[in-house]
Amino acid sequence: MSALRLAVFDMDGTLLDSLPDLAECCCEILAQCGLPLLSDMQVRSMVGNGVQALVERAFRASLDKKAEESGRAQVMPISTEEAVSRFMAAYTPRATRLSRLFPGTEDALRTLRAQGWLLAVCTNKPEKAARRILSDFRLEDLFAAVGGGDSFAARKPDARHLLGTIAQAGSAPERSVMVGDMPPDCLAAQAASCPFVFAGWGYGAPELADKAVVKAAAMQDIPTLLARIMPV
Ligand SMILES: O=C(O)COP(=O)(O)O
Ligand SMILES: [Mg+2]
Repeated sequence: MSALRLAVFDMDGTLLDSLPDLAECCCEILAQCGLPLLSDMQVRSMVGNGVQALVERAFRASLDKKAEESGRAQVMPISTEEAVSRFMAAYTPRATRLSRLFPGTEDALRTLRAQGWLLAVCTNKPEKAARRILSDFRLEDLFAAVGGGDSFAARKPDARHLLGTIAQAGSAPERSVMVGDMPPDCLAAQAASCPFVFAGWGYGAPELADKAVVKAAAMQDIPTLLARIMPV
């Protein structure tokens, strides 16, 4: 018998509109260092490659802003390691304070389960933070696997992250579909030979739709689209 169909979801920008909490925590760390703050819109395109990339991009943008204002070159005031650790200390306990599931998410997930799909999360966010978020929204029981950015030897765009998540969920790549909003999601799906569905409501550039088997306009459309891509 072939494996059950598996719908794998990215988290930030796909299941969860996490930008307000991510941006607030970035600003908190920048403020501690006396650096200019960034708007949610500036932080938006920095999300998707994991915490370290987010923190590095936020500091780079803020340091550039200060250099422009002061006319003097600026250097990183703390180590990247320290910045990441401060970010996680601020973010983990309050990751769902302002963040919300995108409209229709819970219904779409329950519909997929009722139609026999297994569900998994494959996020570059640390696994502990991802699990805490799912539990805060009472969604954890719906997922057969949660693959975080620190769960495997590599993370998206590396296929091993997605393949490890699929194996943990008890499915197979040829029975799996990846839904995500950013290039690392698309690249991991391609490398794992899984169809990629572009979450058009997320933080990614619209052109990413060209690399997807389909662009979904809203979470409500996901059950129908996935059934079309992978009939029973
Ligand atoms: O970049 C992150 O930390 C998480 O992003 P993702 O959930 O979109 O993979
Ligand atoms: Mg994302």
